[in-house]
Amino acid sequence: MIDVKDMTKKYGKFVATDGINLSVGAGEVAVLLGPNGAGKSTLIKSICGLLRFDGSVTIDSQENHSTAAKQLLGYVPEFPVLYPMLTVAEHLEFIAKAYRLSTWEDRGEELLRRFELDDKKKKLGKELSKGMQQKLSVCCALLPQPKAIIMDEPLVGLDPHGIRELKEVISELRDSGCALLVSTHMIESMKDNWDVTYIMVKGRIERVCRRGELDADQSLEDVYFAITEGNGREDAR
Ligand SMILES: Nc1ncnc2c1ncn2[C@@H]1O[C@H](COP(=O)(O)OP(=O)(O)OP(=O)(O)O)[C@@H](O)[C@H]1O
Repeated sequence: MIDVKDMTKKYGKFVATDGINLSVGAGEVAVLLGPNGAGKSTLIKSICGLLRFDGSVTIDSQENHSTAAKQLLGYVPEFPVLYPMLTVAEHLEFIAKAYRLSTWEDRGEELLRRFELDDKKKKLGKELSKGMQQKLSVCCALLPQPKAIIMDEPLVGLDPHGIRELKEVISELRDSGCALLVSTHMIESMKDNWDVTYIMVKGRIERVCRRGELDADQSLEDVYFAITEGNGREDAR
């Protein structure tokens, strides 16, 4: 569903992503890990069509800059981008109009309820707390029922209810056949919810790890630290 081939993104002479290959299938959760500055957000913004790059990205075989691809893709950015003078309810209405959704009200209501924003419908974007902004950003991304969703650090700033709800939503989306790519530093919080993990270091994918490849007593954290710091109990592969 999400296919990245040989993606290189340079900022001037600095190579931020270097020949990245990555794919996320329908009904799969891919986790993207890596230290600060590894290139995760650059990769994500490139996939979402926000940056120019060398290589190719397709969403369900559609070139990522095409309208068809954009209709299929939901994006939760690292920092919520809201309209300060639109209310919570108006944000959903705006998304519904942009995506030409015909029936969305019940779904919108349900999303707001799940993320405890149903009593904040009249609050303006600029009046929301950081966590509320993050929750609304998630609701906006999910409203069009995208086939592929990319989330950049979606758990940051969420309260425990929001974290639990988002983890459940991720699991439900996977069960419904959605492809999800989730970047996070909170490895523990994704431990029940991943199929494949890409570990990025200095612009390259240093390790692709499928859940079934881990030993019974081995955690994703072990693999992460082995790759990023050369310790933990991961055999050199
Ligand atoms: N607009 C930009 N211009 C120049 N360099 C940039 C720009 N954006 C990012 N970089 C550089 O590219 C590298 C990758 O940054 P990126 O934000 O993709 O990392 P990240 O893995 O998402 O980091 P973090 O975990 O801290 O969010 C860093 O060295 C960063 O300084």
